[in-house]
Amino acid sequence: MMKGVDKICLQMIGFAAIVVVGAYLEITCWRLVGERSTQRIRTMYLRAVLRQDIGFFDTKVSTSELMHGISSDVAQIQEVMGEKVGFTRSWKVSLVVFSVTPLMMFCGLAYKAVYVGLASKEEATYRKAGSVAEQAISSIRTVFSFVAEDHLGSRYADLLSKSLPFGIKIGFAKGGGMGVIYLVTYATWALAFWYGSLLVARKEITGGAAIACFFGVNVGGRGLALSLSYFAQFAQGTVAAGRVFGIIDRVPDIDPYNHIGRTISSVRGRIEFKGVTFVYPSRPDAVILQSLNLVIPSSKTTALVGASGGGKSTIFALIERFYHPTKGVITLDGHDLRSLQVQWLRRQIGMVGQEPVLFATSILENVMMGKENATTKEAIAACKAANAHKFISELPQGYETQVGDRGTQLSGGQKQRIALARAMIKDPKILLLDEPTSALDAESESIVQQAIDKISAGKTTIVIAHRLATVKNANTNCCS
Ligand SMILES: Nc1ncnc2c1ncn2[C@@H]1O[C@H](COP(=O)(O)OP(=O)(O)OP(=O)(O)O)[C@@H](O)[C@H]1O
Repeated sequence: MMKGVDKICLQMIGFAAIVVVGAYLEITCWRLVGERSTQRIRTMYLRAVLRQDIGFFDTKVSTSELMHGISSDVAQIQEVMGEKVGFTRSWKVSLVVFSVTPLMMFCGLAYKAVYVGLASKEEATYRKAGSVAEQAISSIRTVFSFVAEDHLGSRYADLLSKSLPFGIKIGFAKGGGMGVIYLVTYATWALAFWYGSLLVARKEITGGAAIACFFGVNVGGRGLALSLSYFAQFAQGTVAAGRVFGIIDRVPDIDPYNHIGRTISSVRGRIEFKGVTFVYPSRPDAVILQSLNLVIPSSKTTALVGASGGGKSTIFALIERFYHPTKGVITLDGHDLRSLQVQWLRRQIGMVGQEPVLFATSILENVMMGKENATTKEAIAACKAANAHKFISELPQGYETQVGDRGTQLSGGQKQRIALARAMIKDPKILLLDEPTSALDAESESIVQQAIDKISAGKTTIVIAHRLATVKNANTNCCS
């Protein structure tokens, strides 16, 4: 007998060695799959977000929800995509083996259903609270100057407290789930003992075979029980994946990735609004433009003047095809904007806003961002055109100077000239200037104005202006 035992023990050691290698390979491979897939999902997600139309950002989601998607949601998908997926295979095999499986399945699915419902509600409240925190942190100067710290702090706490009841319910559900796991485990053992003893009493099997069977059922039962505990994570992963792929699969109305539209080989730059009526998708009741007819002649400067909120910036948004007119047509050189390729159209347009938005990187990179595959030479030429080269060269690190988060390390006039250079680097046919000097003092205003006069020569330029200095240089003035 001892010889037999020795042999079996040696075999077991051999199996153990194989299992170690097998488990190592299995877990490593599944981890790799998880890591690579999440990287791909994150990239797809960001691309999909950047593809969406402005209406989507107005109405459907907030920045913090999108940030949550790319960080936490994808992390949750990764959590269940690794070795736990591998586990489901043996779990499926186990399904066939055990008679109690239907009962376990039912418990597991019921647990999953309860958990998904609660987890998604909890998530939603967390996201709302997170968005308050993010807004507060990203606009910290405004928060401080309005002494709004306490107000925002208590709003965050209020929203967070709404998730508490869901958290408690999830605790109960988890507790219940674990209870079911133990119940199922012990019930399986009892079943194995009872059935094994019955067979031994009937002399159908030997005691040894009954013990072997018991071990089999025990090990398998544990596996199944463990799988039940994974249900919660699978459930969370399913909720997160639903949200992430909802964004990835969304095809926007105005799709920059759609290359079907036409392009014009030589743009003259005449823009015409024919009976354009427009309402923002987020505010369907407020008519912003009503049957607007407007001709912007090519290669000239046109000033748009009017009351605040009159719809001047909206005209720019429509020219850039951030939105489509609700009624009427906008044409470029006689072609309906809707028939043109979105990215091609936007490449023809250089836009500078009231507050220059710079990215937290070097001056050079900020300028080069204006054009795909731009060279350093082109960037310097654009800076010279925008009267920015001199001040950049005088900085200790020149073009490599970091502008800081949102350009905080530069003056308003300097930022605006960099923004002008960024708009100029693609040599646009159309220039849209939304009160580019309104936030500047008199001295910076005159430097930026000189740069604008220089770069707008020969281009279709539309400038939104309040100040006379800007308007008097225009060839055409339109009042709203
Ligand atoms: N994304 C948006 N969603 C909903 N309504 C908007 C949106 N953007 C602007 N509006 C509304 O559209 C109207 C016109 O705004 P717009 O920015 O075009 O005016 P404006 O003439 O450029 O004003 P200002 O001179 O103050 O910059 C305003 O009532 C504004 O509240």
